[in-house]
Amino acid sequence: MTWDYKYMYVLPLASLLTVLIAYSCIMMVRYCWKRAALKKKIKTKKDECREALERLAAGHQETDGQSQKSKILDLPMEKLLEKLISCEFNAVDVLRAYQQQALEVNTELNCVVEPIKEAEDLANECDNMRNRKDQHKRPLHGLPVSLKECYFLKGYDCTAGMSDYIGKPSEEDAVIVQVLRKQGAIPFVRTNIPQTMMTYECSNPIYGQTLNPHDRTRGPGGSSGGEGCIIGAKGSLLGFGSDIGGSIRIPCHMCGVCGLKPTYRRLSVKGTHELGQGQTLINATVGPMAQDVTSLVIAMKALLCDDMFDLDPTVPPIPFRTEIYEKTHTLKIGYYVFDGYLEAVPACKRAVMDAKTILENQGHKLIPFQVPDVQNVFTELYVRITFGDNVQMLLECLRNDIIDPTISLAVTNWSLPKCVQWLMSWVVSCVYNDDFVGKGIRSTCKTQNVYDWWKLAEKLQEYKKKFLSLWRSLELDALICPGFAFPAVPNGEVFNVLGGVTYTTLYNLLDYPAGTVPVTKVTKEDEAEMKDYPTRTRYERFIKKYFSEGTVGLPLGVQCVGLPYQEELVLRVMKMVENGAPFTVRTD
Ligand SMILES: CCCCCCCCCCCCCCCCCCCCCC(=O)NCCO
Repeated sequence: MTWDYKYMYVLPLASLLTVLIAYSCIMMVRYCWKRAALKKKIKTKKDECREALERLAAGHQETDGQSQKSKILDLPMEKLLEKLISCEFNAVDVLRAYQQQALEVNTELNCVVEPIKEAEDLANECDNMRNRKDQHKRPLHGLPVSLKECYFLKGYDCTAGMSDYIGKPSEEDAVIVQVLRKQGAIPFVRTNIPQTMMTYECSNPIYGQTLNPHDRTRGPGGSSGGEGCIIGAKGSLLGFGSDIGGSIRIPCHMCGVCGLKPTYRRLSVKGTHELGQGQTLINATVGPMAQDVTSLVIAMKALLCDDMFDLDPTVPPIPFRTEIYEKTHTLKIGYYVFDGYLEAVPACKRAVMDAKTILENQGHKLIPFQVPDVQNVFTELYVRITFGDNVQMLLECLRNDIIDPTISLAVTNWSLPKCVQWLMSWVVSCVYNDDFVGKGIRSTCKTQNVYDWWKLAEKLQEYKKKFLSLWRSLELDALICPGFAFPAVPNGEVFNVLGGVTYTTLYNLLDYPAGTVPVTKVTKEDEAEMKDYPTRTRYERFIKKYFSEGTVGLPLGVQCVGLPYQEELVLRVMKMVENGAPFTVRTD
């Protein structure tokens, strides 16, 4: 037999092919195995949370029949606190009433992630204090409060909707939680968030999707969507969220509740889960959310205390300045209904005009205000800074995760090579007839080095200066503007209307305190006016589609804004708007 030279390559080629096939098979098996393990991990976590909720519900069936429940639930927070402090109500009864209510609303709305099991012990401790009468020194004595899942709580996982953080319980409570407890509050439930918390659709693969309490086909907003939902559904009187782009204010606007995003560091941010804490030009803040403005004031007064200043010395020791909140002098307030990028829908514009009338009727002077350069500021500063690591950190956290459909398009885009993203961005700009997403994509791949970063920091300072001198030249005390560009968005559709965020991100970028207060609801007339809403860009077309019908009755808020560290003044303006507003959650 003779060797045929034409076969001399066959053996090595066959071997190479076999190795490649074997390698692919191993990788495939590894991937499937990892995926199955991940699904199991998520399922186990889900089951644990569900079982904890079921145990709580079962416990309530055994101890049911408390007569005071409706009396408790009918009281606004201020009145309930009076009764708790005077011992007319037991902390345990109040806790049980709110646990039951939270469980009840949760069955339909999926706003609660898990109950906090230490709540019962804390309530008992409160009731045992009775004889010592110490409760008078504790402004939140016996008050159940809800917490966004991103707050560290000793012994509990803090995932921000990402499975990588399952099974890594926090070692310590967030400073806010420690102070709340010292002031007598009882954290009783943890609430839902979007995966990564960098969007306002409240959905993630671990805890699922939260619905809007006013319309189950729509979302509550986010990222503090679970908080907005539970407070809007009256399952909690006071809760705490976080905000780097609108995450407190958007759900407040969409769920008809009040919330305050303070100046960065007015409240301690120590002990909250944030992506990219090394990014220090635009910072996430934490803040209270509640059914009325008075509750926000009570919460701020309670938190701005020596305990907070001791536990976190980076918080400026400025207690709540009641004198500013209670002042009655006439204010000069700027207003706008359009920020210069995306037209707010007629209902949201009317909400601002209603608030303007309310304030004018109370003797204040309202003057028009024009936001300088908003779209450029959003793409060239906000996106470039908050995604300044070219989205690396976010992708790293999601590397081994199941991606929620609400953010999958963005994540897929960000996972592509930068040059492809760059090309895509131009295509997207043309297809959308809008530079928002295109420029947004380019902005997430632009920052290359420290020089770029310093330039960005400089530009941010320049914009802050420009905005402040405009404010000063008009001699403004405060500003009012749309709570958002539109009301609650149909489930699963937030990505199509992402552009609305310029209304809220501006005040994170400027680091001005801003609060949202409900003013009115969408009317038939507002909806009819949608016929004239522009349809030039893709966002505008989606907005017209989502808000031309099925929106009547949805809540609408306005944002009230002040200069840095003027939270008390912002709350005063919010309170004045609330006083004159035809719609508040409680009286509705
Ligand atoms: C074919 C389409 C490809 C799509 C590619 C998507 C790229 C996305 C463009 C970039 C835009 C960036 C948008 C940023 C939106 C910010 C939203 C802020 C929501 C609230 C966040 C918040 O406050 N979180 C609280 C954290 O504590």
